[in-house]
Amino acid sequence: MRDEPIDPCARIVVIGAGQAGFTACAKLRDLGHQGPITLIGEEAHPPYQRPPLSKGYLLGEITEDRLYFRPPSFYEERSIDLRLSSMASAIDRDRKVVALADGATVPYDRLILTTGARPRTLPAQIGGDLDGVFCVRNLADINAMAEHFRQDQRVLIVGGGYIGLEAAAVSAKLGLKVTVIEAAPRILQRVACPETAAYFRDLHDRKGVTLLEGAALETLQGEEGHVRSARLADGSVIPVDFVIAGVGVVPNVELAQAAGLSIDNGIAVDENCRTSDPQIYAAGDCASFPWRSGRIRLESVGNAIEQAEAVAWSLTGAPSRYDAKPWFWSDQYEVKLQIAGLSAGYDTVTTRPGAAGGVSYWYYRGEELLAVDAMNDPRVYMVAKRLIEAGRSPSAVIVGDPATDLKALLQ
Ligand SMILES: NC(=O)c1ccc[n+]([C@@H]2O[C@H](COP(=O)([O-])OP(=O)(O)OC[C@H]3O[C@@H](n4cnc5c(N)ncnc54)[C@H](O)[C@@H]3O)[C@@H](O)[C@H]2O)c1
Repeated sequence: MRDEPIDPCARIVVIGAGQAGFTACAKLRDLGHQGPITLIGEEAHPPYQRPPLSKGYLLGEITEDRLYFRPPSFYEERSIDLRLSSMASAIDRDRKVVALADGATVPYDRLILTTGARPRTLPAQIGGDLDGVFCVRNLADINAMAEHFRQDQRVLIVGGGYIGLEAAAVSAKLGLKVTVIEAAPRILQRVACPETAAYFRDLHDRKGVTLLEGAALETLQGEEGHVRSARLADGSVIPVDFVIAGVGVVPNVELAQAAGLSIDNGIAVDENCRTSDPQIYAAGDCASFPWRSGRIRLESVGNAIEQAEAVAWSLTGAPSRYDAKPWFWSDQYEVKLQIAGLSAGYDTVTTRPGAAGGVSYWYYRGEELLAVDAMNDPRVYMVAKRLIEAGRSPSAVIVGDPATDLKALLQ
């Protein structure tokens, strides 16, 4: 299915200046769109990469300006009207106008929603609003917690997903005393198999992190408004200097919802990334799209880039069907985890030992290869990604045999 190309002079407004918003604007110009493009972002910084925030930036290895996708001059050169510190407060679909919180309005011919997601917070009733309780999402979050990253400070990390584990790795590397609590029976339960969880449990254990699974946080207790300890459901009390919550994210759908667009675990879009209003598109963490027989919302850089590019192609009239090819990564200590595909619905996992200490776990549903987690094994990741994208499923026996030349399976 193809969209009709829009008038090359049409006014395009993009709400949300994260990875997806930036990519959509840059790609539209690359594809020759000549009309005005306005990018509205609530933060004061030009659009920047988030993955290094909880790694290189927190470690002090990269400065803020190195996080920017492009320097501020890029937007001027490309005639992208970048409105920073600017909040969209409403969408008037009849008049095709976006209202900003400062009272200004921005008219559009096509609107792109790249509003992203926000961290779930710990409830105030259990002390989530105490000073010294942080989350990991934007530059301000990291800047606020940076002063606590000193040798021997005691950090409690709530949540054993990738955010929590990456924060634990940086904290341990900087010499903090780290405890991770995960409410579910094991870490990474939502996103990975027990084998991958065991791999990272061992890794963190060797680095001196205390990892408590099946550990429910009852309350955070403070003194003079600053968090001092955490009480768990089993009655144990952990003294802390600060807390990082990595307990998932929620999509920012409120603007779309108030404008009457369809919402279904995110802003619902079709295979061309159009919302229920054909003049409005959505991409990235905020958007749920058709996937197999249902619908899915992906929280990843890869999805943000590829979906935003699909929107730009759609708007300029090129083939535009968004065909998601999920991929993810996580860096913890000296381990690079690369993930191809989506493991949801798997029933078996096959282990493939790799060279130089690498290993990969292959997820199958019946005979169908769904996903692969590759630790320090980039070659296996590349082959697995191509196999999955091509819809090919070599047998578990073949991939589990370290003597199998995986590349030959691509022919
Ligand atoms: N490298 C990557 O690909 C990468 C890195 C970071 C984040 N992300 C993505 O960003 C999003 C947010 O990451 P995340 O790790 O916050 O989310 P997540 O949902 O993947 O993990 C949150 C974890 O917190 C646990 N949890 C929830 N409430 C808790 C509580 N009260 N006490 C203890 N544990 C609790 C959950 O059981 C879950 O394991 C995810 O989609 C994640 O996959 C990806």
